[in-house]
Amino acid sequence: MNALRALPRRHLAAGVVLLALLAYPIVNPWEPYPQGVLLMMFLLALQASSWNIISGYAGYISLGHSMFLGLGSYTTAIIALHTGLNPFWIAPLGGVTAVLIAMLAGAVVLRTGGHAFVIITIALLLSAQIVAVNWRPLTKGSDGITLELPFWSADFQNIPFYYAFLLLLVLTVLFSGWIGRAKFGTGLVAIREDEGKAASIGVNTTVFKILAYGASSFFIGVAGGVYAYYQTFLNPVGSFAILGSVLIVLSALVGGRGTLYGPVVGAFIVQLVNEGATVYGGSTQSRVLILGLILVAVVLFLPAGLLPTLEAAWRRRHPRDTEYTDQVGALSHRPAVVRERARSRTPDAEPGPLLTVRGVTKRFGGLTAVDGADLTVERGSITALIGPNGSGKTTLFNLITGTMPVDAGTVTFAGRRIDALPPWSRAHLGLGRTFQVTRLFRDMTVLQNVVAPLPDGRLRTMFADAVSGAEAARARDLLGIVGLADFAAQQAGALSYGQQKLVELAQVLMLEPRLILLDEPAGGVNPSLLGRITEVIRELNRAGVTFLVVEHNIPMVLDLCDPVHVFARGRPIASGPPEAIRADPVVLDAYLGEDWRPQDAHA
Ligand SMILES: Nc1ncnc2c1ncn2[C@@H]1O[C@H](COP(=O)(O)OP(=O)(O)OP(=O)(O)O)[C@@H](O)[C@H]1O
Repeated sequence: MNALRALPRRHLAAGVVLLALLAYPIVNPWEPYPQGVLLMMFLLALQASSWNIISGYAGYISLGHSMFLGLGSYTTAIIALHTGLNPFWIAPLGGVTAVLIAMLAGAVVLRTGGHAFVIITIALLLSAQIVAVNWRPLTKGSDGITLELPFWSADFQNIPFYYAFLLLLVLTVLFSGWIGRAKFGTGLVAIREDEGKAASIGVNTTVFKILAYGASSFFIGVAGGVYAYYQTFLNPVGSFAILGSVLIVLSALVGGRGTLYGPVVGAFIVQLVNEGATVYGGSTQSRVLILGLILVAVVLFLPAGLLPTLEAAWRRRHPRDTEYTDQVGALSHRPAVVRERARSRTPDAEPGPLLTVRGVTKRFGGLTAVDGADLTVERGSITALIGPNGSGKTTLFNLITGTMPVDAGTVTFAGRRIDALPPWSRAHLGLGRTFQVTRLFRDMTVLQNVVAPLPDGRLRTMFADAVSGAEAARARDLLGIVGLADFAAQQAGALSYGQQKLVELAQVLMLEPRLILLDEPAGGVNPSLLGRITEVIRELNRAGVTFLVVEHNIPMVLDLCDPVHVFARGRPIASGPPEAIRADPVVLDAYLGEDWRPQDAHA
């Protein structure tokens, strides 16, 4: 009973609906029509829920997803035809085919994004239709394939199909829920919100997207096999129709894409309307018109979809209490945690500097932003990089972390050349960064933001639980370090700018970094939070983390950092300890100005 009470309300509601649906054919076995309608609702719902993995979680909108239903149907029908086996038992092979095609095609088409990806998915659907028409020896072309009638007694009507589709729907929702709870799911949402940032926190965006595309096709493929048997006939035009894909997308939009139950609720509504329009609307045109009107209404009045809108209304009526950050002493009670976190990576045993940049150049058209720059960061240091606006500091950060490729030069980290590695591999080696303008995933909670980074590329890490268990406990610890533990459940976008900077620091710490690149950590932060940030940096540094800091707050730099490198026009003009830098006439002329000139020099 207690376990039931602890279950979130939406899962309880889903359980009750499931029980009712399980009981329906038993309670009312002699009504084939409503059973048929429900069965088609399950089929659409499982397709929308699968679609949600690539298009809701990861944000890559596919408008050709019904292709996987067709692929599953054809695989099953062809094997059944050649082997004489019952299509019911072959259906899982439809899922396997769908996954194989999705992952092969995905390796190519997921290199695009946005509108290009949408159009390519439609092209894939139409290509599949053309192949089915022309590969006659296998598919019988436009004549189509006829399958044997169901093997059970006609008395059972469509009840076995009803339960088969309901089972597949339940499995799809469980699978999608599992993905949403794992770090894999958090990574997909990170990709949706900011793909570049996701890569910088160790999310292998290529692998994540291909796996998500494959995962979004499996249950549709299996359902395709069952559907072929249900229809007992399939042809290319029916199996690869664009309308099927439109219904999937519409379902997710109506219910709320990116949520667990939204696509299912949306599919139930859309399929009911679709059925009603078919029965009462008369022609296909009126059906399309009604569906089009729903789409317009959703875009205008429920842009987030039904469930997120209801949830937001509920939240407005039942707001969560949040304590405000204590502005002092965040570290006093948790220094041990900071040290433990930072030490979890093997201490740097290799000799030599931690980071070496040699002759690195980056051009943007005619502008040379970084011009053959050299830079060394020693292990255990808090090194500063200062210089006038536009001198190339952020660009150098981008080149070190792999956000953009170098035009020339080398970058070596912990004894290893890294300038050809993708950003996530550099993050896995222990290179973390924060951004000048914070780039948190605004629609995620603070906790999800901190749990999102992947310190390595192992499957075990990828599929670890993100919302509870060890990873979430670590994330909460790190939030405690920066004094924001009470904000774990808040939307990240609702935090103040300074708080977002602290969350971004906690997020980077999740990578267990050896070197953290901080891009203007003091920018836009109030003095008391600034004190905390400085304290956190010092404490982490004592625990063995090296820092490279870009900052315009000179008192902070001179107090915190040693050595200091000064950049101008894309290359260093001076390097040394803070006392030497503030007395260097070249630096005073190029950057610091008269206010910093020592008194005796004035005299
Ligand atoms: N993606 C880009 N495309 C074109 N030009 C760019 C790009 N990124 C940076 N630049 C240009 O390169 C130069 C160096 O910019 P960068 O942001 O690296 O300077 P910065 O030293 O970090 O400046 P600030 O202190 O103001 O942040 C600037 O002239 C900038 O306009």
